[in-house]
Amino acid sequence: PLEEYDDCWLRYDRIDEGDRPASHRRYCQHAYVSDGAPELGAVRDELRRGIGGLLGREPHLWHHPPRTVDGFLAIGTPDEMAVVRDIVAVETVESLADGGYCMRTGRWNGADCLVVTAPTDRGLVYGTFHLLRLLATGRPIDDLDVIEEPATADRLIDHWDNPFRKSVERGYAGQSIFDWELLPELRPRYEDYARLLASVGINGVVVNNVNTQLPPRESANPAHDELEGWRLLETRSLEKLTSLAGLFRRYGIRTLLSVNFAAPMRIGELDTADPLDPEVEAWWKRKADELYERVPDFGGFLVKADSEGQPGPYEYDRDHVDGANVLARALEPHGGRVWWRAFVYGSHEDRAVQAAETFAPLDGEFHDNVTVQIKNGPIDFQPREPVSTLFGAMPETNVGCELQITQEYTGQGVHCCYHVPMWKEILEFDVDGEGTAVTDVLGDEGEGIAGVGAVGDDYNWTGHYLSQANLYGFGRLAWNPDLDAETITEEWVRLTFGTEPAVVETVSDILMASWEATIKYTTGGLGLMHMMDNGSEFLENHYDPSPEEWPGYHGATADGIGVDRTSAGSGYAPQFRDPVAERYESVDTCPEELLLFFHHLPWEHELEDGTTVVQRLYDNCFEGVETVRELRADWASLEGEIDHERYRHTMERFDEHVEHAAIWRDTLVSFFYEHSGIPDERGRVPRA
Ligand SMILES: CO[C@H]1[C@H](O)[C@@H](O)[C@H](O)O[C@@H]1C(=O)O
Repeated sequence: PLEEYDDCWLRYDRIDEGDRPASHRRYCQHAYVSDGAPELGAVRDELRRGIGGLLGREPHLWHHPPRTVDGFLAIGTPDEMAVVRDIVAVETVESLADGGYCMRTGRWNGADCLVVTAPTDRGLVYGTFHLLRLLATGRPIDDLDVIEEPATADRLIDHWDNPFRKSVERGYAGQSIFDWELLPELRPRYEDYARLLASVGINGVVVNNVNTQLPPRESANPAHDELEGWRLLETRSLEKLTSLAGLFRRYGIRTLLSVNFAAPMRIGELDTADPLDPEVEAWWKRKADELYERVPDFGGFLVKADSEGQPGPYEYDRDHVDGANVLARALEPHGGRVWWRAFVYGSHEDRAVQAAETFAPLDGEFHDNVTVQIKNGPIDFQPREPVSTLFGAMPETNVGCELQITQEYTGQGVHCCYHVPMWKEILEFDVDGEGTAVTDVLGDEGEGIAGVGAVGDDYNWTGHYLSQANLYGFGRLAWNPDLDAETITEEWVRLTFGTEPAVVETVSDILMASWEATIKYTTGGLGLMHMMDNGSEFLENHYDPSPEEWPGYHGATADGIGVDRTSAGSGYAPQFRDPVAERYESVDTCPEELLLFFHHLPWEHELEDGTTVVQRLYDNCFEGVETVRELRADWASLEGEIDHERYRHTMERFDEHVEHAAIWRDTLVSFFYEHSGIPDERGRVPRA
């Protein structure tokens, strides 16, 4: 049976004639679109779907500029279309970065013409989605003069999907959308997924989990199915990959693979994967040649090596440079890139300091087609973390920022938690105190932002309808980190729930308040983190509270709480450059929201406003749950304003959210009380 699923923000619901600018019909009922490249087929299809839906009549598609109409769209590159060259200067277009595009209105042969042009076909896809976004949000298009370029070269989605197993590590929305048994046969859902990604400027997708084999710890547990991601490099899997890559190509998206560092042994039957062994080098070269023969625009490899049990160069006393560079040399002739993850820990008492201690000394030694992929923070996608010191420590290396779209630590698709404000805080962080933002560090060729994906084959793709906003927001921010969170939020709400002002305002406010609330009831705020359950089922953990499990992360003792990460402690603060390091080093200048990440303080240490540390932790936990109650009430006020299915589904999630947030609050405040022995000034703790 045909699979059914939600349209997310590409709904193109009809807008009544009276509710939209006249310019929409004047410009968009006729469209002259160049053809040839696969991307242009996608452009035509999207115009039919979008304009057909919004205006109630598909555009008349022309192969020549129409001469008997009042207005028309012209979509193509300057070299293909005279009308484009007449309205936009060729140099303007050719100076744009890959993916960039220009939209401009003008007159042509007595008619109104809206040109969408770009130096590459990929840009035409993005320009078309931008135009449809304007139509769908009811914006006028008569005086358009837009030039858009992506701020980062690579904007990737990393799937933690396990091929053949169909499970998704840290996925909370059903099984993987990718059916590797069925491939090369394509499911319609793949195309709609590619449309969603392209509509927010995503230009790369890693289709499989970085855990390409089960870590030894889990493989010992018979309950765990072996992970088979490593098999995707096998020749028999390449036909499947070729088919998927062909589909994504239509939307300007390059396909990448997570690879197993021991592939030369697992697939190649070599008896070593030593990166300095010439046979291993030759094997990777042959494998790359074979891949590019089938997928000429293959993006490259993502590698998790010597991390959480995945194989790597350490086994041969080699370092990350040796490991990454052998793959890089194999991909280089084909224009491929290695995304080498810096998520390596386990040999330092304080996990936070390890990444910089391991990778900073290797700065400048990686080949140009290697990008060191760095998680935003030093721990692991916690609701709030300081930014990783690595962003300021590898000036001679291409770096990428890894963010988590899926809500592993922020409520796993049951809680409403909008990550965009978190990502803004990370991307705007000043790494050297001289105004160099994280985004500035990511600006060159071969650099970019990767988001750990959140989609699954649930009807709504993301488990929680409001979690769709995280995928949308990730793409928009990766494209333009200067966009403010409010603009992205309102855009998404208008596209997803319509332009009714009360709906736009209420849903936007709910999203924008959710992250701070999550920080408060899952951590108490003040920079504490990582107090989640790790004990239960491998893929279900990290949902419930379990602070006792992590003394090294919160440092709770009878006299106080927090971890000394100053130069007197584990030394994370001095990994930053001054004046950033100095700011974190001192209790007086360390930002309150990260105080207990850098300092171990007495429970009765007085904060700036005179409140003690323990009282602030109690207050935050209670405030967090109170906020969630208000968000639920706000959602309830939308009954009848939003279609019943999404209203009901989200309401049920809010019921669960309030309940579970209270469990977090009660567990944490009891934990703080047990350690401090100090009751809440408002009589709420100890709990009756
Ligand atoms: C893919 O493994 C994940 C693991 O599920 C997760 O708990 C943690 O976030 O980090 C790992 C990583 O980022 O590699």
